[in-house]
Amino acid sequence: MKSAVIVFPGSNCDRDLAVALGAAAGRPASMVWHKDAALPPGLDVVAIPGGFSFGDYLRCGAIAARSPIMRAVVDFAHRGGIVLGICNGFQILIEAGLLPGALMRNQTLKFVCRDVHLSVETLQSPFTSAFGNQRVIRVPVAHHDGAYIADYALAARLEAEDRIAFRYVDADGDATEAANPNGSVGNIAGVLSDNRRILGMMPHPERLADPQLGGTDGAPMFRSLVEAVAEVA
Ligand SMILES: NC(=O)CC[C@H](N)C(=O)O
Repeated sequence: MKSAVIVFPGSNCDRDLAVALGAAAGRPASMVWHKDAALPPGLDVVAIPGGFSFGDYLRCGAIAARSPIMRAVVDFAHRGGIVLGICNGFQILIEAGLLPGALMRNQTLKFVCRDVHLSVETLQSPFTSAFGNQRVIRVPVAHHDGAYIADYALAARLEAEDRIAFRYVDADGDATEAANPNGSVGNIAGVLSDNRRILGMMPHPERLADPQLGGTDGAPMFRSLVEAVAEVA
C-alpha cells in the first residue's frame, strides 16, 4: 500500500498517522506539504491528519481546504481514490466538499480530550472491514469543534445507505446521550462518502494502534486499508 499524509501548517498528528500507515503497510508513508500541487504517483491512500491547520482561524479546516494540494486530493477522490480524514482531517474534507454535513463547536463549548468508546457500525468499507467481531473499540478524542451536524434528511440518508462508520457509545455498545462527547447528531463519530472510499472521523485511531501507545483498538483500520488495496492489486 502506497500512502501519503498531507501536512498543513498546524498539523500535529501527521507523524502519528504516518507511523500507523507505515507499520500496517510495511513501507513508509510519503509526507506531502500542502503547498505542493501534485500527489506522488501511484498512491493508494491519501490521509489528512488531525491538528489545528492555520490555527483553526475562520472555521476549522476552511483555509486548509483551499491549499494547493487539495485540488489534487479532490481529483484523486473523484477518480475513486481512498481518502481518510481524522479530526482536523475530517473538518478539511467537509470544507472541501468531499463529505456532507458540518462540524460545529462541541455542545459543552469545551475542548474534549479523553478516550471514548465507538461502535463499528459497518464492516462494508476499506476502512472498517478488518474490525470483524471487535465491534466496540476504545479510541481517544481531542477537539473543540467535533459536533457532527446533519439535517434530518441527510442523517436519514446516511443511515439508509449504511454510511455511518462509527457512533459514540458506552462500554456496553449503547449510543446513549452520556456517551456522546460533543453533541453530534445521532452520536455520529464518522461518516463515509457515497462511494464508501472517503472516511471522515473525529476520534483518533492512529493514537491507539500500537501496544506501546497503550492499546491497539485503532489498528484494524490500518489493516483494513492494506487488505482493501491488496484485493484490487
Ligand atoms: N485534534 C484535532 O485534530 C483538533 C481538531 C480541531 N482543530 C478542533 O479542535 O476541533
